[in-house]
Amino acid sequence: MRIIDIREITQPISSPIRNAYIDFSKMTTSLVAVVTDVVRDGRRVVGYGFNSNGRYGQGGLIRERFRDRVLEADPESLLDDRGDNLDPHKVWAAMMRNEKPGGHGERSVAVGTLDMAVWDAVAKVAGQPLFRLLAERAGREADPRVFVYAAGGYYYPGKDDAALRAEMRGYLDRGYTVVKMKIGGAPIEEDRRRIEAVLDEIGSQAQLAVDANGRFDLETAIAYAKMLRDYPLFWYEEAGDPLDYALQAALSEFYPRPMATGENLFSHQDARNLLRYGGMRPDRDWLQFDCALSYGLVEYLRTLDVLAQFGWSPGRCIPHGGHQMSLNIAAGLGLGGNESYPDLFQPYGGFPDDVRVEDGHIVMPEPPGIGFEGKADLIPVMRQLAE
Ligand SMILES: O=C([O-])CC(=O)C(=O)O
Ligand SMILES: [Mg+2]
Repeated sequence: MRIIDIREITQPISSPIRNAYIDFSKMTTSLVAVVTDVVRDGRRVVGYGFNSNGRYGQGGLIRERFRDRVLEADPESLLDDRGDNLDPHKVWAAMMRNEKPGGHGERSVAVGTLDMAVWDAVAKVAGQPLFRLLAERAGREADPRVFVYAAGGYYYPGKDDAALRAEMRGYLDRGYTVVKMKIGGAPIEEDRRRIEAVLDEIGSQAQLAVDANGRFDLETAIAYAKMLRDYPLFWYEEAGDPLDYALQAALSEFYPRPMATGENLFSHQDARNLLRYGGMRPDRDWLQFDCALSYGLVEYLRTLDVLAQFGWSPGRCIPHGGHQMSLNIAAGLGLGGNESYPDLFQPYGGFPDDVRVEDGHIVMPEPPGIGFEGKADLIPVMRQLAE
């Protein structure tokens, strides 16, 4: 078998929302298709992928470097030992030929997007849902039931506490037991008021996580920690700059409850530095590395190895991004769950149409691949690129 084409198109996923750092009015994503010469069930096998929100589409890098390296590689050199399927690790190595280490920039997003499509193709060629293929290769039992939480609570023009409460009520009505809102985009007393409004709305039905999107300097992060510790929060996320490990470490002296970070760390080396220097606590904190932003699952497997070396369980990982790729990794490799954005970033995020959230969990469906074919608003968009 061989890859006969790789296509990319940059699509808008814009919305009027704002977090503490950016607005999403010009947000885009790269949609990619890895076209193979394999036919399964009367249809050509095409793997699809896209990048997570928060980083923009990667058309330039994909078209100028990464696509051609794969297409120019000897097709045999990209196959697994049996020669009947792609080896994602070999495709990854082909993409990363002639790239120096460090300085990850956003090439990790370009590679992560293509890597998603490669794994989708590999699982389709194997005729398995990706999570089962991953579990089998890791010699472990898959658990199709995955914890998911509802992310939202953004700032947007004209949004008052009543609208915020109604949004959170909507998530509870759809079966979620943990909801997340943004902080750090308003003065601290206004954020306290917003938090109290949401806590009042959700009562004992759910827990609340808050996300500062890396906005705070040490002093502000500590001021917020002192305010937030008055409340039984699920987590306090990304208080300071993602690469400021000393800030994260200092914060643990002021905030005994769970914290979360990692969505803007793009390599296993950066993840290792977080565990070395960030003072993260393996008994309560959460790691949010998102493979679609950080060189894909091939790299995420290295990150999981780093976690193991540092005594962290994969169960402490709840990736950022709300995409089905991480759902498969969670179900296949025992992560603690996955983010979801029930009302945002459609049609890319979310679940196949027949999947419901019940008691804060979903059950993975069983079609081969990542599961994009089960989403009626997504698969036609993907098939426009290639089928
Ligand atoms: O607002 C964003 O950039 C998304 C984000 O941080 C999250 O989902 O945790
Ligand atoms: Mg976040």
